Amino acid sequence: MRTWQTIKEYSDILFDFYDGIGKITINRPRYRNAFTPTTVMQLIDAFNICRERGDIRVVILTGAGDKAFCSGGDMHVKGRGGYIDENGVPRLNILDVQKQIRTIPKPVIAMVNGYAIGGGHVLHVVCDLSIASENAIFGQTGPKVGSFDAGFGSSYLARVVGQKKAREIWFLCRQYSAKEALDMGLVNKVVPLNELENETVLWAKTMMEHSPLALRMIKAGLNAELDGQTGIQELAGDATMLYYMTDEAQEGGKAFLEKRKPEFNLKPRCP
Ligand SMILES: CC(C)(COP(=O)(O)OP(=O)(O)OC[C@H]1O[C@@H](n2cnc3c(N)ncnc32)[C@H](O)[C@@H]1OP(=O)(O)O)[C@@H](O)C(=O)NCCC(=O)NCCSC(=O)c1cc(O)c2ccccc2c1O
Repeated sequence: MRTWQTIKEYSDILFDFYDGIGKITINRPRYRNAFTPTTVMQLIDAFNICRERGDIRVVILTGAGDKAFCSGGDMHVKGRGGYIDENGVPRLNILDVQKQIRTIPKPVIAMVNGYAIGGGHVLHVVCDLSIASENAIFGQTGPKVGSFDAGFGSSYLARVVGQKKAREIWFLCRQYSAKEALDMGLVNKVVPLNELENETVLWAKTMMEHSPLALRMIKAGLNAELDGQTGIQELAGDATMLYYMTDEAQEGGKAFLEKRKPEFNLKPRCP
């Protein structure tokens, strides 16, 4: 049994730390962990903290209770133009969380402890890895309830399960068991519910034994292949970060400040 320490308190999510892992839990079990714009604002804040904190090496995203990971947008606040926030503004700000999950330079594991439905299903899809409990159920509902996610929720899903299966998932709005999800490559592993956190932490710990920079570059490279200019920007930004760590890059800035010609003929130079 591990003791999680609270990083920050919110109304709609829990945010905890244990041994290099940041755990973000959507905490609205009464509504199968559906998210409102407020929930999403809090998720954005927590993911920002995960990005900034060097002692957080892996992020786990999950839902409270034993029934749902997340059931998507809260239908009670669905209005014209989006989900209505406390000031009456319609928002689809979960799209920002999807981008955060893809661009945070650390592995994000979806710990799927029940229903992953609608926008909640998309959340697990965009995570780097998904570990599911045996009671987990997966599916999209959009065309049944007046919604759709034609972004990562469709295109990246198709990269994961293939075009035919992605179209089946969206067009028919069926629900799939954890076993079916495993068989179609939608999740990485299925375990009994009471083993879910142990297994997820084990995967996190295994990754934490490996080079963080190597994992960061792999994630950026895998994203870049799919994300067009935005993905290339992420990968290129990482390349710049590494370049700034070299004597060659340091010499450029130093020479400018010292008002002299830079000496770029430095060793070693790889073929
Ligand atoms: C998730 C379920 C399959 C669970 O079924 P179950 O039988 O276990 O439980 P109940 O149906 O009885 O639910 C218990 C309780 O929770 C309430 N609830 C469940 N889900 C939601 C929800 N999403 N919003 C609000 N409330 C919810 C339910 O009403 C019950 O309350 P009672 O008062 O009756 O006790 C099943 O609940 C289910 O199918 N839920 C709906 C799933 C759904 O359609 N979600 C929305 C999809 S659209 C979406 O998520 C979405 C959001 C975005 O922000 C987008 C942004 C940009 C593009 C696309 C977006 C998008 O598609």
